[in-house]
Amino acid sequence: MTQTTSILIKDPIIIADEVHRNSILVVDNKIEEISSKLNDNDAEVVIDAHDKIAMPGLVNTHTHVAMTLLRGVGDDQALQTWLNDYIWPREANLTDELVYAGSRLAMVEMIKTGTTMFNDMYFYMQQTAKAVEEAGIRATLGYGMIDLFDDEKRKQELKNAKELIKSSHNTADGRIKVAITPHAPNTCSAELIQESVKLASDNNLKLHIHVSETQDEVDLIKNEHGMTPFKYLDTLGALSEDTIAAHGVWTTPDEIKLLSERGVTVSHNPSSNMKLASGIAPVADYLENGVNTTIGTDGVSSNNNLDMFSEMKLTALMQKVNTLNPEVLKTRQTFNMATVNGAKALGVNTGELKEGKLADIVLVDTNVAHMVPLIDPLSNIVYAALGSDVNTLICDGKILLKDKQLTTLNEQEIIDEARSAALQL
Ligand SMILES: CSC[C@H]1O[C@@H](n2cnc3c(O)ncnc32)[C@H](O)[C@@H]1O
Ligand SMILES: [Zn+2]
Repeated sequence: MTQTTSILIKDPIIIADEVHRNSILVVDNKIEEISSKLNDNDAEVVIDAHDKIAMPGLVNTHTHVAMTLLRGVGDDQALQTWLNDYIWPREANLTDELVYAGSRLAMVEMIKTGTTMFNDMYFYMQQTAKAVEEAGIRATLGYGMIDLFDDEKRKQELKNAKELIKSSHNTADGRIKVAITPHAPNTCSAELIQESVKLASDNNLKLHIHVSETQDEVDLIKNEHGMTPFKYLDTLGALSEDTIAAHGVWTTPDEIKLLSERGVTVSHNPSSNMKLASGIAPVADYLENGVNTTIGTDGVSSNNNLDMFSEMKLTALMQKVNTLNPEVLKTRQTFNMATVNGAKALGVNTGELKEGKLADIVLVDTNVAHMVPLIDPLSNIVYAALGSDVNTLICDGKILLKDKQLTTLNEQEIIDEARSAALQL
């Protein structure tokens, strides 16, 4: 890893509260200064960024990164068939080695497309933690618990979650946090969810769960418990400022008010919701009601990539066409969903280019046809940019991508290993 302690990013267009041209000084892992008075002598490394846009690193608030190995598996299916017939039978064959290979492939893809932090739930998570530590990015990682209402299974799942806390919480210089991650209200018993809530609160951790993803899930919970999924989770004490609910597609107006009152974050996953034909989440209503709303890619086999630039654009377009109102999801709101709202959800002091924030910074090329002209740089970032326009990425003050070359990872070796791991799976 590059051992630089100070970096001057010279003259980029900066996407902050205002869009302005200035220089950024990074010292250790923080943004020390943003000003026009900085010069080359102020830092050990100087990056000429006059033809770049500097923006905060993107925050992917719901994914399963090792599912990169399942790219292309189970296209054209609804969620439950996709899980039962395509995904779960393959996941039964996962091993430490396979999860490590899939996670490493995801690190390459995320760094090269501008993601500096992600929120994950999956299996063999110590392997994902190892990949994150080596890559240099940030992550909140949870062992994905499913008990299918079985007592013995519940105890084993909680034991695995506790082991992950011990092995990985606050590791990698604080870049890795652990979260408690029961899979969903229709695959986890009430006891498992309640014990998850307690485990999260005892250890001051986030709680990350799939909720209200499909109409089938809502019907099932209503039949079983006589209420909708978020109301049901509220009776279990699972809704708080530390909760990140993935999907929230079929949320009722009453539930939206409840989420706002409880301070819950919703992670919206537009590609996955469209690909699995789950539905359209009421994102415009979430924002209107002050719900902290963020963006995720979900796993690669329901997306089929980890490019947060395309998720941003899809988020905005989907809401505009759904409401037949072009004024919903203003460009700035969509951008905030993919950056500062995600940082807030995960409780990390990043997501904005401001002095004192952690130095998670992405430099995007502007000297490419689809970024010209640059009338409104923020608009180009949300609607025109592609993940492949990311030129440089800094996370925690370290340069992980420089002129599109990874500095911490051997890209070709990782691709080759992932290819053979996918064949085994
Ligand atoms: C318990 S670890 C995570 C578990 O979730 C599966 N999964 C991936 N995407 C989704 C989704 O959109 N809804 C529900 N479950 C999903 C993943 O394959 C793992 O089994
Ligand atoms: Zn998911």
